[in-house]
Order: sequence, then structure tokens, then C-alpha cells
Amino acid sequence: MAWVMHEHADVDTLAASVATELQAFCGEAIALRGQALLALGGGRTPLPLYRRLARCPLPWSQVTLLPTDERCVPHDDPACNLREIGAAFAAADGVELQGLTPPNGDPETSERHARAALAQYPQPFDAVVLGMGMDGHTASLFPGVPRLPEALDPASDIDACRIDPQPLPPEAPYPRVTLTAARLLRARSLHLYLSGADKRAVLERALRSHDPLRYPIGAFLHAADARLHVHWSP
Ligand SMILES: O=C1O[C@H](COP(=O)(O)O)[C@@H](O)[C@H](O)[C@H]1O
Repeated sequence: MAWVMHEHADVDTLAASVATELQAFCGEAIALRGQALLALGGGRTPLPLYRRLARCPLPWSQVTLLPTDERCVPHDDPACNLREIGAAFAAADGVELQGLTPPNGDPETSERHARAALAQYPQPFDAVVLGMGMDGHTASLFPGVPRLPEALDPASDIDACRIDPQPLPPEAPYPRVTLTAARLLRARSLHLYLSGADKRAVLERALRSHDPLRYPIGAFLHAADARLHVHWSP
């Protein structure tokens, strides 16, 4: 089994429990290597977790955060994952935020920008926090996009790629750049953070499906060489 389920009573307990785990991963990484590197999912669901983690005592100037994926919008746009993650970590004094896209969000240069940004950091990530959409996408690995097989290939040496979801998701209708499954799967610890009955139903379908092209989160749930910790609350 490549996944382990952790169920929590409510969203507060979920956020507190995962924040404590991530604090420990950061502390260990800083003690061993002098820095911690986390890739964090965007969207709304994980924001309470990030606000909670930001209040944990850590030497934040030794922590770097990157989004797992980005919408190609200017960095001051409310749809920008980096902007929302940065706001959630306002209490984490000195934390470094690394964007995947240029400040103007130009889609044409976003893939190159993301690869150059990632190349500055050692591998692997100390922790990755993934989210999941109602269509089974995770990061910006959307079902049905032509580049999905390449972006999901666990043996790929590509770290990031541009994705143009078709149709564009109504809640965030933008071209995207995403970290690839290969880069994310190499993380020292891998977490999927979910709440609500609707997302649980999608998760159950992805667990049964074994088709990551239909449910991209399946590439992580059923990965041969990685263990995904699934954290869920009603
Ligand atoms: O567009 C995105 O959606 C997913 C899920 O977001 P949520 O708002 O339903 O929690 C997210 O994991 C991904 O990083 C983001 O870009």
C-alpha cells in the first residue's frame, strides 16, 4: 500500500496535527542540513494549516517555501498561489518564498522560470503538501491535458512543466505551471491534505480507479516507491 490514511475529527484538529508534523520535519531538516525546503499546495483547503504552521516556533529564516503549482497571473492577483501562501505565512518571520512564475505571471516564460527557480535548491523536498480538486487533479496535474503523461511519468527528469487545462477550471481559469510528479514524489515526506465529504468521495474513486490519467492524484496514491500520508477531516 502506497498510502496511509489519517482521519481527524474536524478541520481544526486536522490543521493542528499536520502543522505539528511539518514543524518536526522542518526542525529535523534544519538540524541536519541547516535549511528546510517545503513544496506547498495552493487553493483554499490548506490555508488554515499554513496559518497554524506559521505560528509554530521555528528558525523561519532557514525555511524556504515553494508552491507545488502556480496559476499564470501577476503575483499580486488573489488567484496567485504564492500570494495566498505568503499571506498565510505572515507570522513566519524571515521565511523565504520562492515563486514558480515571473512576477507578471507571463505564461510563455513560466516553465523556464520554474525550472531555473527549482535548480537553485537541493533535492529532495523535505516535505510536500498536496491538495486535490474535485476532478482528481493535484498540483496542476489536470486530467485530459496533452502533457499529462509526461508530467506524471515517475522516471521523468523534468521538474516543472506548463499545463493548459481544458476546459479551463471556472474557479481559476488560467494557464498553469506545475511541479512534475517525478519531482514531487522524491520528497522525504509526502502529504495529501483534504477536508469534506465531497473530496473524500473523489479520493475513494481515485483509490478504486488505478488510472492516473483520469484521476492524477492516483499517481501519488498508487506510487510504487513513495508513501503518501492522506490527512482528512469532515
Ligand atoms: O487549483 C488548485 O486546486 C487544488 C485544490 O484547491 P482547493 O481550493 O480545492 O483546496 C490545489 O491543490 C492546487 O494546488 C491549486 O492550484
